[in-house]
Amino acid sequence: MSFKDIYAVNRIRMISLLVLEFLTSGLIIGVSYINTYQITAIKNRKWQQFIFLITLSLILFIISYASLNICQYWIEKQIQQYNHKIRFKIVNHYFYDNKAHNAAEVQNRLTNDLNLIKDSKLAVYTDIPYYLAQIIFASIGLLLFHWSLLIVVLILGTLSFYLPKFLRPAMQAAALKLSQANKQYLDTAEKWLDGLSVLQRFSVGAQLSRIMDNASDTLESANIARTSTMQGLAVLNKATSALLQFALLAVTAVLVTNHTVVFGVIVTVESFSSYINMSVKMLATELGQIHSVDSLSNEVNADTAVVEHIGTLQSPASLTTKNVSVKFSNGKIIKFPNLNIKSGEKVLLTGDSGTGKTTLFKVLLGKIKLHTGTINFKNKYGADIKINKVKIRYIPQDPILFPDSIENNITMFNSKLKNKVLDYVKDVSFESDIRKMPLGLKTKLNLQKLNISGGQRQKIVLARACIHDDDFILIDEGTSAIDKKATLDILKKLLNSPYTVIFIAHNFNDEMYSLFDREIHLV
Ligand SMILES: Nc1ncnc2c1ncn2[C@@H]1O[C@H](COP(=O)(O)OP(=O)(O)OP(=O)(O)O)[C@@H](O)[C@H]1O
Repeated sequence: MSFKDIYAVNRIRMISLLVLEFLTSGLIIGVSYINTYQITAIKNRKWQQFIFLITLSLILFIISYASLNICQYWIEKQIQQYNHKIRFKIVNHYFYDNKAHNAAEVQNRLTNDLNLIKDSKLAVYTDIPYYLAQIIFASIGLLLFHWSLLIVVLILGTLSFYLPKFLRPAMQAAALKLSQANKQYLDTAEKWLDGLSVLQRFSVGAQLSRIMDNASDTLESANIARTSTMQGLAVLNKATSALLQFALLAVTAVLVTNHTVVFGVIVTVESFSSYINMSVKMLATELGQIHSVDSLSNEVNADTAVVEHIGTLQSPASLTTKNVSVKFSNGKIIKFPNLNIKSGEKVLLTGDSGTGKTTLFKVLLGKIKLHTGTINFKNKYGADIKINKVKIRYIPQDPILFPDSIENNITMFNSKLKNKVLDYVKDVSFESDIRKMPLGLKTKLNLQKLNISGGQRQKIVLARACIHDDDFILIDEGTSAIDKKATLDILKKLLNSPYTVIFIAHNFNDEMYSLFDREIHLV
């Protein structure tokens, strides 16, 4: 996220923007320069010259005002187009990097972090030629009046430019802290506000307020800490600029008294000095601001990196594991028995709550790293498949659906599967439910209002898993919300297929048990 990147979005627009900023700034200084002779014309009572100069100033002022607005519009357009590309890259990166990302982390990256970088860095780049031009043109103006004025400006200007560098590390740390606090706040909000209706039902508003209050406190402190570091920088800048202004006026007073410069210079030097002052101050502050988000920009850059494509994924048919165990960050270790699941086998995985059934699925899906042991997958022809190329259909305990039609939720937007949807809807005993919906398969799911039941949700993801025709399916309590009769019908269809199936279930009756080839019981 550097100048080069934002420049590359539209080179011609960016060059025009920088040139226009530079020239506009020069124009503003030109108006001030004309002021010198306006004041002198008043003193010498040359009214015609005064009217000519004031009209000229007015026209130049209107032109500069218009071009500043054009610059503002262009930079916003450039940044928005750039952010659009960055968001696309970040989403792609998170999609392909095969790591677990929580929603708050992704939201924070896509909104707060990009806004912070926009305000502190991207929107600031084009100010640099503007302020540089003010320093250059105002310095030339001062030099045209008298060299001593320029010397005063150079000495104090250099001082006010270098002083803020001392505060740079503190500003960087404050920006990173703010991003982390934002992330934590969004995370807490997502986890607690998701269950708002439950909290309301149990009347635990005070608990919610306390938790949100704590999270908000951290965010507030991070914001205040960043603002106070910025204020420190501003105070330092103000002190140096006051010194510059005082020294300039003192020297001008001496020059006017000695008749070395015309009378009008006393007014112009004041505005030149404040232009230089403000420009040096703004340059120093903005350069500090640009660097304050360096670490954050590096993090965002890393999240935009193109993830190497791992090639075509393959569906395994059989699997063996040896001495597999996992270790959680809290030190807890779970050891699993050795597995040998044959192609087409239908296995029921049981065990008391907390024995590690879901964890075993996560291990097979590559979502949790192995602490010890090996896993070996083979395709239906008996050839090994590398672990990072394995494609397993997985139905988690909580069905994941998208705010789109039932049909698209089943086909997962693969239009080639559309004509098969009805067959699979029948297989999972979903046909009669669909018939009752006025829009049938085209019914849009409303995830907030939950316009379908828990059992219907499970039927959709079951149909999704089967229609995609993979050889290996893991189902984690995938029929827990479906009535017994429909569950039995679904199991009969599913367990009569050629797929290899591992099914976690509690409370299956004997008839259901008997449909499986065998049971693996975790202890
Ligand atoms: N990220 C984690 N950090 C620490 N412990 C964890 C983590 N994830 C799971 N565990 C622990 O691992 C154990 C196994 O959890 P798992 O969800 O696999 O159980 P399960 O057999 O599927 O239970 P259930 O039948 O209730 O769904 C539990 O004791 C759980 O607390």
